[in-house]
Amino acid sequence: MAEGLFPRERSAPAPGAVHVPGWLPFARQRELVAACREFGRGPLSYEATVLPGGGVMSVRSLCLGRRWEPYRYLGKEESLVELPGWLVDLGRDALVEAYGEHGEFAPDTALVNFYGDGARMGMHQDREERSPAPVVSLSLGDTCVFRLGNTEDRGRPYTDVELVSGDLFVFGGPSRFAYHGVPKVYAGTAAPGLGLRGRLNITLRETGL
Ligand SMILES: O=C(O)CCC(=O)C(=O)O
Ligand SMILES: [Fe+2]
Repeated sequence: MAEGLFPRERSAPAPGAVHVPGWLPFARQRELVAACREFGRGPLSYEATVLPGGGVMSVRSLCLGRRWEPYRYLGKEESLVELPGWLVDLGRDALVEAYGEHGEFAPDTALVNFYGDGARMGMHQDREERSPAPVVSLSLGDTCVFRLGNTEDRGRPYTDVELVSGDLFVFGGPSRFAYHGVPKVYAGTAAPGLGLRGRLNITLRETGL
């Protein structure tokens, strides 16, 4: 298929996983980029997470609402910034788009990841949450390869999906605890008018804690 000639189709790469290309209009993407920039001006900042083994993640992240550190959520009282209501609403709209209903989705945390030059994310499960609610993922900026794996281990079978700015990806149901990661970001692919160099990803989650 000639890339870019045909519209990218909505797909369900695994049971419970839905990819909606171009879900966010460009103006909304710009607003989200601006909001993510504001989130990082304090009291939060985008920081590389240090893993218990001493490794440092190449992605820089911040948490709105409940804060996550490897591998647990901190208490409610340690949240530095409230998860904005408009982001909760956007998460619900995302689930209505993906599944036809939001099922009373009540996210209490958003992890915002910034992928600068060379950043990527290894295969992992999002498993510190105690709620079975789906994870809603929004992508902004550079295109990446998102790898959706199986629930057993980091290896095959997996499906690679290109996530472009404005794409929605939801993983719930049987895919909720699937391993996933971002092996590649295509530097410099963000639209010039977006106001972002690099890639931002927002995941909304319900911790159930
Ligand atoms: O950047 C992405 O698309 C995925 C991020 C992710 O898996 C996470 O934050 O747990
Ligand atoms: Fe994840």
